[in-house]
Amino acid sequence: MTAQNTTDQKSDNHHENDNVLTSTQSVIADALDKLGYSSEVYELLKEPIRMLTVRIPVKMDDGSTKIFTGYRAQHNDAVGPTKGGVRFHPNVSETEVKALSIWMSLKAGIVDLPYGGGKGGIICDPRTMSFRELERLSRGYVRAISQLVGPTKDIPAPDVFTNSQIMAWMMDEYSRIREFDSPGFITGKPLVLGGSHGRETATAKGVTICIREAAAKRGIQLEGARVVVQGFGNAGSFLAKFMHDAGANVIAISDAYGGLYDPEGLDIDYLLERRDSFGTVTKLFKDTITNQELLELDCDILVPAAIENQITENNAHKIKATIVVEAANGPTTLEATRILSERGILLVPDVLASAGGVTVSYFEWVQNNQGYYWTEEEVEEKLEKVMVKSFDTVYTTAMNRKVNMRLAAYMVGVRKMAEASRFRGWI
Ligand SMILES: NC(=O)C1=CN([C@@H]2O[C@H](COP(=O)(O)OP(=O)(O)OC[C@H]3O[C@@H](n4cnc5c(N)ncnc54)[C@H](O)[C@@H]3O)[C@@H](O)[C@H]2O)C=CC1
Ligand SMILES: O=C(O)CCC(=O)C(=O)O
Repeated sequence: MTAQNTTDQKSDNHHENDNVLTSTQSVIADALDKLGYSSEVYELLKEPIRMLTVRIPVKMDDGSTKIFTGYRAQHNDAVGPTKGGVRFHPNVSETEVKALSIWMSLKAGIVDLPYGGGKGGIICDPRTMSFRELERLSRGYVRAISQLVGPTKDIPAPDVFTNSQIMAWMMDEYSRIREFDSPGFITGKPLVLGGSHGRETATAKGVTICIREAAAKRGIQLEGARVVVQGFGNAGSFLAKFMHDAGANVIAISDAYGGLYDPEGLDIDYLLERRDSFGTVTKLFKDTITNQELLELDCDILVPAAIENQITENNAHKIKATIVVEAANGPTTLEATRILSERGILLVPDVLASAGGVTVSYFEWVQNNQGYYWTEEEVEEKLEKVMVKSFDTVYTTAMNRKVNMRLAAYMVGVRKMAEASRFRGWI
């Protein structure tokens, strides 16, 4: 790739990331307006209250030292400590992390957790790094942000290209710095280190519940429904499995390198066995389709479960699904949301559909705080109740206020932090 191409690609990414922040800000403004809040509330909530940029030196296996850039955004802590995942990805940017932290606040509001939103990220490509380099990077990040985070301040968790092993290293580093064992510093840990049953599958479980509820509203039977899933990592792969187990026909899945399509249905168990820890599986096959082709396939239910800005004004007219359920954060732009809505496609937004992950992260933190652990059945039962109630609240708001589900979800999600900020006398 030429230097010019690299620059173009970077500026495209920045442009898209600007979009995720500005479009989120515009929906927040609409939601606050509909709820009758003043412009001061918007001024407070449009950006994170705290944003930390860190430079992390890491000794690489070849003896060189590489300096990585990382971020931690804390959107609003009026309700309680901030909470949200850490992303390791080449396209991470300050703007993206800010938008992701705002979405975390909205999720916490929708599922009614005692948190505000936070999010972190490091610009890196973990797929090209060794196990030991990743450990050094994870520990370096915690050292760099340790003053700002902690079990009662800001609680990280997994996101794109981070997992329970990375959470374990981060927790260990934090325990060393603070000189006490603090499992509640981070969630998404391995079970033996205070993780919760059901956290690994929680995001997909939450999405599954939203699909079930949305399908019922549209009179779609899950048995035999044609499902397309973009992304085969934590969110996408378990979702494909749960849909398959529910009798749906998962006709296509994808990862960063392409998609697999079979109108008769894919062998999801086989694909689950073969995917790597970064959710890559399509490299094993010759006959693949592109991610763009996958999104436009004829299907009943489409689940973007990878990254931002996948359904845009360029392809929204070509989406053939009846229901789109966003497992990923920010996969549909604002203009595309409008187009899908006008076309009568039911879109269940990210801040509702993907909130199962942070819900079980909250359960993990509660279990760490009380030192008493729940069974998988207990966790699933609690998650089911939270997701069904949240879906119903957002859907009813959308119907009563005659708005699309994204705006309805923002109206539900923003209220708690606005009220908490008001009671504290901040606005
Ligand atoms: N892990 C969690 O608990 C939660 C994740 N999410 C969101 O779900 C989405 C996926 O996250 P995870 O499954 O955790 O990540 P992951 O790292 O486990 O998997 C990411 C998947 O996306 C694919 N991917 C990456 N870049 C892509 C591209 N340019 N085009 C197509 N596919 C691409 C990867 O190949 C992989 O299959 C993200 O938007 C994340 O923020 C949301 C809530 C919670
Ligand atoms: O589990 C958590 O605390 C955060 C999950 C997350 O980052 C997300 O919902 O985007």
